[in-house]
Amino acid sequence: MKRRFFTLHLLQMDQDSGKHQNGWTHACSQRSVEENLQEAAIGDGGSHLVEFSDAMRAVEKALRQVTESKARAQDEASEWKRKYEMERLRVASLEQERDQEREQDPEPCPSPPDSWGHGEPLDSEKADTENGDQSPVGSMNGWQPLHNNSECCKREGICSQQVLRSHSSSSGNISQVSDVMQAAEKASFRLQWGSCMDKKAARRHTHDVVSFECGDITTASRSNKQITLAWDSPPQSVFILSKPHDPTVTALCKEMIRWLKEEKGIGVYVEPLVKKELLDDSSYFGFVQSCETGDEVLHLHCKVDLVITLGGDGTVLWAANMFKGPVPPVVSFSMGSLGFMTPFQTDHYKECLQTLIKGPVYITLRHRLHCQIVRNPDKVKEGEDPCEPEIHLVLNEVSIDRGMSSFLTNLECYCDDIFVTTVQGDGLILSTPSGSTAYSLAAGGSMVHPQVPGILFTPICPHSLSFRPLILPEYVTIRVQVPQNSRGQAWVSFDGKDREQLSEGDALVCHMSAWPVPAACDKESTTDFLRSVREGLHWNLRKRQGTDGHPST
Ligand SMILES: NC(=O)c1ccc[n+]([C@@H]2O[C@H](COP(=O)([O-])OP(=O)(O)OC[C@H]3O[C@@H](n4cnc5c(N)ncnc54)[C@H](O)[C@@H]3O)[C@@H](O)[C@H]2O)c1
Ligand SMILES: Nc1ncnc2c1ncn2[C@@H]1O[C@H](COP(=O)(O)OP(=O)(O)OP(=O)(O)O)[C@@H](O)[C@H]1O
Repeated sequence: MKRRFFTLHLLQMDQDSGKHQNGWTHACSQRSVEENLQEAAIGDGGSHLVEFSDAMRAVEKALRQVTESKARAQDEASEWKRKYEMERLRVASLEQERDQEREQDPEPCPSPPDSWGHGEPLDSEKADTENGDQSPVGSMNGWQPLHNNSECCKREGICSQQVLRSHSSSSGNISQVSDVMQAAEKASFRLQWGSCMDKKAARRHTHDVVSFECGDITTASRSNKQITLAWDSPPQSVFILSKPHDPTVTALCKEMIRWLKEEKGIGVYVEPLVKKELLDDSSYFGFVQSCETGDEVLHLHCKVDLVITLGGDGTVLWAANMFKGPVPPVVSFSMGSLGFMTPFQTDHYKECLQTLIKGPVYITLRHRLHCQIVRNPDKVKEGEDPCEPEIHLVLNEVSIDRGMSSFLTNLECYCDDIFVTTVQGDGLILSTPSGSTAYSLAAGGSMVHPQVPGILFTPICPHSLSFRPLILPEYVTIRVQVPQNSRGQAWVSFDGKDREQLSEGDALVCHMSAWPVPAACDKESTTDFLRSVREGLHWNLRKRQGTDGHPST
């Protein structure tokens, strides 16, 4: 039998425009027209010929309209495809030009300031800035990859310069010159997909997600596989975050700072209060730097190569919350009670840090949710923006609950503007896979491996027998709205902190952020996750049955 070949067009449709619904609408209209035809043929006998011919004319007109709009949709699709191809060619030729320039220029890559990504912004970036487009999804919040993945440094994977490329924002709160100076001190690294040992596998996973060869669909990678981080140049500075008011943590922090400085020659940043504590203790710590102003915190990712956390999961959340954009690799030492996200043990911290500084190391890209509160447009003053300026990037979850109110919360939920359901209960948790073992788990949600791309939709004590938790794909935008006629108010909290009230008509909008937390693994992502599940949560611990006649163990 002759094989049939086919083409699938994958188009990135604008979710807001609803263009992706065209195909469905046409299919429905065509189906209803066919059904009308059948009904007309069966229902009408010979006595209503005039009515029947009118109906046929209407049907014919509807069919024509369907055909026309189908053609329009096909045109639109080809136009998108053409634009995509043109853009791809344009980027490829730009890359080629840059490669030629690099070949002519004997400077090794990276060479500050340009190869650190702080040179002239790309044309598209200029346009974004001029248009005032600060969207982290569309324009990546002013951050753009510098190179094509496979081309950068002529190696596979993603290198840090792709992640750390900034340009002066239109709000003017980023100083381009100081960025260049700071970034020039930073160590460069690469992320590779696949095992450190298996170079072929690493290369395979950098290719397209889906390929269509001879009509056969194959997937190269369905989610992020093992990711390794390899330093191109050794790390120069670390930022140590420690759980406050804990003498054991403070003691280890001091010891670690000394070791990093004296044995490794690595610079150290701490939070202002910790610096004060250190200086109160000894003037030796005068070399330790801290980020005093909001602007310094904003630029921290440009200065530090590694983030070290000393505490429990709360300290990891605290650290993640400090980075509102790219996050440097995070190394978490367990000094808390549970330590789900803290795989490293403090008793051999020197060996751990030595291995990490040398690399390569496995990392888990822990995705974060980008959350924003949108106030009821009817209640904001004319000319004011209903979107609150503060963006929250949560590593665990955003939860909306009934606070002190004794009424059930009523929350209307939409996924990409499609109505999902109304939550009636204590509230709702929108969790990342990393947060699936925290609050969401306590509310009955499933545990999800942190590398699985998705958003967990977990109700809190729903007053319904059938409201099971959902897991939605990572690309959706979720809107949770307090209805206008809600009896009570709702409270939203971000990783268990920063509680804010939502009144009638207010909404919370979230989607996956472009800035994950790259968390260093002790062994590798899956081993670490399963160990935490077993040892941290005692998952499925049960006394084993004995064989017949023998006692159980
Ligand atoms: N009913 C609940 O289980 C419940 C209620 C409120 C908040 N929380 C969680 O607490 C988090 C805030 O943590 P905190 O340390 O600042 O507050 P906290 O000091 O109250 O600690 C909460 C506990 O949750 C654990 N935890 C945090 N993140 C986790 C994760 N990703 N996987 C497994 N366990 C995790 C911590 O180890 C800690 O034992 C929130 O993000 C939320 O997930 C849970
Ligand atoms: N650097 C910091 N500054 C201020 N608060 C912090 C800092 N690090 C952690 N915290 C807060 O301190 C609290 C306790 O921290 P953490 O969760 O790390 O310790 P723990 O409760 O002993 O451990 P676990 O979470 O494993 O039970 C958390 O609420 C966290 O937000």
